[in-house]
Amino acid sequence: MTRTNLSDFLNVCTTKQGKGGIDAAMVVLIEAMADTCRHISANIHKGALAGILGSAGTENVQGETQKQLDVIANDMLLESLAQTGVVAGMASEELDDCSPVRGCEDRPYLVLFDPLDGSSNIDVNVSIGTIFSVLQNPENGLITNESFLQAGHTQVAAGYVVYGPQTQMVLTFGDGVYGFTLDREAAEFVLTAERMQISEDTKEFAINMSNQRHWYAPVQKYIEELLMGKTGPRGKDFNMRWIASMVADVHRVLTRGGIFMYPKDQRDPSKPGKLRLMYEANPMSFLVEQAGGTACDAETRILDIEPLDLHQRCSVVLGSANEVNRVLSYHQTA
Ligand SMILES: O=P(O)(O)OC[C@H]1O[C@](O)(COP(=O)(O)O)[C@@H](O)[C@@H]1O
Ligand SMILES: [Mg+2]
Ligand SMILES: [Mg+2]
Repeated sequence: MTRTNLSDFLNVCTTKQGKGGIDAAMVVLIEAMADTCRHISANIHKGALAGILGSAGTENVQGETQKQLDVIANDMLLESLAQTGVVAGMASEELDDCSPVRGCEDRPYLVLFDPLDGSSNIDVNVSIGTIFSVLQNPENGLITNESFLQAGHTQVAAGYVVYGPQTQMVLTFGDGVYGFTLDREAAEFVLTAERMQISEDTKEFAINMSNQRHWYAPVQKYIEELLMGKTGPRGKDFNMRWIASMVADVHRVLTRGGIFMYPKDQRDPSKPGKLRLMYEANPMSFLVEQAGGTACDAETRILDIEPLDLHQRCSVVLGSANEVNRVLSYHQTA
């Protein structure tokens, strides 16, 4: 079997015209992202031995307590991407405002990231990840928060790295989804999954059931029907999984199908869901659509949402198309 590493794959992408084609600057960006995530993975792997577990004793802009690893991963990504020579600015879950690379406003790309997704799982040694989204720099002068407020369908690349039993990077440039597994000894990511596909149908769902009493009626109805199994209106039994790291839950959906939901609920009407549009929902939706799945906020396609704020939240329903469309239809007829 011939071995294709990430660099080989990226080189092939530079020869493609149009869909899925990338330029030399994108190669540099993705190589830097992969290399930094490899180092983040090495830190995670050491855990308590590296003294990186536990709280950092600070809060981010969303009022969430930051873990040490949230801060470490964020700093590593900020530093390495600024040094690429191709990134004009970055925005992160862990920063109130964007971080422009001073004096480099004419560089071609902007990157948004969730440096450490699934923070509540760090200290209990359960899969976590890094999510990223790459946008074209509008190149109209200074880099401000507004420069990043582009709808998800304009993304030129998106991906995540899952730090699980294996460390894997999953990537799209708009022409299919590719998965790479980290070979620690060789210090490189190797292509292990080509054109990942999400089945149209599934018997597996992911939702945090502890929020059930807060859900709106269409979500109540949908989940109730799944729980009724073979003897209910769906006529089949469904299984449930909830890892509480979006990266790990979406990785499962990309690998063996399923539906993932974090719907808005009645707790705080000012918060339309828990997950963040720009660095969680958008990149994951790009990947899911590229793998033949569907991603919506229960009313509209996530990639068509016009963002108003860097840290805006949204409902997320994504995965196997027939299930996501059913959830959409229950909202339309409500
Ligand atoms: O603890 P809950 O409410 O089930 O939420 C889990 C969700 O929150 C998140 O952890 C949010 O991500 P962060 O850890 O980056 O804040 C998602 O990854 C996950 O799907
Ligand atoms: Mg997250
Ligand atoms: Mg995070």
